[in-house]
Amino acid sequence: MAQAKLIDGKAFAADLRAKIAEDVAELKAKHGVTPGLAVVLVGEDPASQVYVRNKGEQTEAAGMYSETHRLPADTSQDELLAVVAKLNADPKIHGVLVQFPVPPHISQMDVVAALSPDKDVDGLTVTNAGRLASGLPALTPCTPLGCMMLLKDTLGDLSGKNAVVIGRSNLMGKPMAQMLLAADCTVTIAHSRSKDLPGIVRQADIVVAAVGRAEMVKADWVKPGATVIDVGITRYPARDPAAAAAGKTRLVGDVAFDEVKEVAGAITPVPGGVGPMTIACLLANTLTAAKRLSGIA
Ligand SMILES: NC(=O)C1=CN([C@@H]2O[C@H](COP(=O)(O)OP(=O)(O)OC[C@H]3O[C@@H](n4cnc5c(N)ncnc54)[C@H](OP(=O)(O)O)[C@@H]3O)[C@@H](O)[C@H]2O)C=CC1
Ligand SMILES: Nc1nc(=O)c2c([nH]1)NC[C@@H]1CN(c3ccc(C(=O)N[C@@H](CCC(=O)O)C(=O)O)cc3)C=[N+]21
Repeated sequence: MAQAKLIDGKAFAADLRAKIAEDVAELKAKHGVTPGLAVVLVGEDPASQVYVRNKGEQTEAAGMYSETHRLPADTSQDELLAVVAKLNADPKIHGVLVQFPVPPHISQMDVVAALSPDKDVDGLTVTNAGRLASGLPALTPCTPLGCMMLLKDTLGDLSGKNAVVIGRSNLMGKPMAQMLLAADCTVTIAHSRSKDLPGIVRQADIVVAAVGRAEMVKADWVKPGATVIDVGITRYPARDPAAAAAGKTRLVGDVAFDEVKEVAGAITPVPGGVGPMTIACLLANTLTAAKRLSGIA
C-alpha cells in the first residue's frame, strides 16, 4: 500500500495567517479597528509558556494587538476572575484566552463562566457551546475548527463518512463531534470507558485522536485509506542524550505515526499538523470577535 499523504498543517496555517493579516489590514484601514487578543497564563508550566509565546508573536505578525498576563501559580481564583472581568470590559481587547489547565485550587468551570461570550475565542462558554450544538453562528474552539479545515481540504465533502473522535473534552472532543455532525458525518465519540476501542476505530473513514496518550492508535486499528488527524501532544525528552540533558524536548502525538502512515490514506504529523492550525484559528476567531463587537459583521 502506498504511504499516506502527509497533511501539512504548518503550510495551511501559514496561508490562513496571511489571509487573516490582509483582513486585519482592511479592518484597520476601513473601520479603524485593531483586533486585540489577551492571553492569561497562571503558573509556570513550561509547555504552556511556549504556546503563549508563539501566540503572542503570531498575533502581532498578523497586525493584531496582543497582551499576555503571566500570573503566579498561587494567584487566587478571585484575583484571576478580576483579571478576566477587566479584560471583558477593555475596549482594546476582543478575544480573551485563559490557558488551561489552571492550578488545582482554581475552578476551570468558574473561569469559563466569567468569560464574556462575545470575547470567548476558545468557544468554551455555555453560550458558544450551545450555539454550536444548535447550528447557530458561534465562536468555536480553535483546534476542532482547524481540524475541520484540514479535513475539508483533504477530502472535500465529508457527507456520509464514518467519523470516530477519541476524547470527549469540552475543548476538543465534544466540539469536534458537533462540527463533524454538522458536516453530515456519522459520528462516534469514544473515551476512556469505551469498549473495544480498536474495533470502533477500524470502522472510521475519519479518525480524530484527542487523548494525550503517546502513540496509542496503532496501524491495525486503522482502516486502510482512512484519514487520521492527530491532536494529541505529549512532550518527551529529546532522543539525543546530550540534547535531552540540555532540557531539549520532542513532541509525540496520539498516533503511532511511523506504522499508521503505512495504512492510512492521509495523516497529520506531530509537530506540524494540528498545532499550528490551533493558533491560526485563534487569530481567525479574534478577528471574527473584533468584527462582531464593532458591529461590522
Ligand atoms: N494540537 C493542539 O493544538 C492541541 C492539542 N491538545 C492535546 O490533545 C490532547 C487532548 O486534549 P484535551 O481534550 O484537552 O484532553 P483531556 O485530558 O481533557 O481529554 C482527554 C480525553 O481522552 C479520553 N481518554 C483518556 N484515556 C483514554 C483511553 N485510554 N482510551 C480512550 N480515551 C481516553 C478521556 O476520556 P474520559 O472523558 O473518559 O476521561 C478524555 O475524554 C492532549 O494531548 C492535549 O495536549 C489539546 C488542545 C490543542
Ligand atoms: N484555553 C486553552 N485553549 C487551548 O487551545 C489550549 C489550552 N488552553 N491549553 C493547552 C492546549 C494545547 N494547545 C496547543 C496550541 C498550539 C500548539 C502548537 O503550536 N504546536 C506546534 C508545535 C509547538 C512546539 O514545538 O512546542 C505543532 O504541533 O506543530 C500545540 C498545542 C492549545 N491548548
